[in-house]
Amino acid sequence: MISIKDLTKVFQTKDQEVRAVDELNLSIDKGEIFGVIGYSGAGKSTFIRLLNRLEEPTSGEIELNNENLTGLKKNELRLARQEIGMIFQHFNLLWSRTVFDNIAFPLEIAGVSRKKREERVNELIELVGLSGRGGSYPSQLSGGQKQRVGIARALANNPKVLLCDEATSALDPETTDSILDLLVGINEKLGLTIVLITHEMHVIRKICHRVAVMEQGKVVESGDVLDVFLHPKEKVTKRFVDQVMGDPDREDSLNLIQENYRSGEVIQLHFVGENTNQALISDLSRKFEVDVNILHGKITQTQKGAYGTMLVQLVGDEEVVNQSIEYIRTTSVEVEVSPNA
Ligand SMILES: Nc1ncnc2c1ncn2[C@@H]1O[C@H](COP(=O)(O)OP(=O)(O)OP(=O)(O)O)[C@@H](O)[C@H]1O
Repeated sequence: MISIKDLTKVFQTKDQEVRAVDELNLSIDKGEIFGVIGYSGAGKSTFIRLLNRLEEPTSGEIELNNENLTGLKKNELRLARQEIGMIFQHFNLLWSRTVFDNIAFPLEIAGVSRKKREERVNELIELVGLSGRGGSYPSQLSGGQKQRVGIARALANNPKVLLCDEATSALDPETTDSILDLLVGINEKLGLTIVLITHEMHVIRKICHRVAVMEQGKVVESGDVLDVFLHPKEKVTKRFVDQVMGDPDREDSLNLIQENYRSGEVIQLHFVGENTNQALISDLSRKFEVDVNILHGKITQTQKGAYGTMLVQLVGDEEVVNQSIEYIRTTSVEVEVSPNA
């Protein structure tokens, strides 16, 4: 649906040239929630602003539904932009307009009649959970409510794609979750493609189907969210996965375990899907003469299912313990013997 080829943006400042986005290639499917994560300065904001040409690319191409956005002239671009809604970290609402009039604004620009506008705005107010607040001004709303107005406004012209520029970064964790739930609901209900940028792996974990990791203007790693959680390749990706999966108690637990559980073998299991792990553990004790002691574990939910790690002690005859480890290697659960803290 969105195909990005060799997209490059070079900023020329007085004393240097900054390649904010550097020959970036990506393809984003219809109906998916695609996350781009990176640290400050990685080029995320520039990238997302290039997608609707708020920023002009230096070179490269962006195709939306086989239409080359980079080749469009100003008047053609105005129409194409109606296919692309955008929400912002600081909401960018018009402070002198009510909720209703903020949402109506893009419809006014598109020349929609007053009656149709009213119908559409009321529908959107309900969709984003702001019934009864149409007459309020932005200053009378909480951050989460302001972002709901932003979302309603972005959806007014029925876009095919919603771009989210750090849309929850200014919100507290609970409000963040409620806005992320709203985005998932909209994605499912309207089949809307969502592209978001963030520096928080929690956001990726909670709602994205696929993720790309950006560093120095380039995509250094990308894939299904679960795969990236399970097999992060790049150092930067591992640091992001640790934001969610990092376990401050793990080192202490592992040291204690290694001191206190000297018999048998301590192993770490990495698994996808909550039941996979339970099934494996009962399978092991049925098939082999080993005791399986669960010592420490962490499980997290992603949009594509659960992912977890668990420290387990296998006690029994050395040969049987080794056989059971070999058995685990034949399953979908990954095993690490004598894991490091
Ligand atoms: N208008 C501009 N002029 C010059 N350099 C710019 C401009 N906009 C961005 N840059 C530079 O491009 C690089 C990428 O910036 P960008 O804002 O896209 O990164 P980011 O990943 O979104 O980071 P942040 O989350 O901090 O905004 C940075 O080095 C930044 O200084």
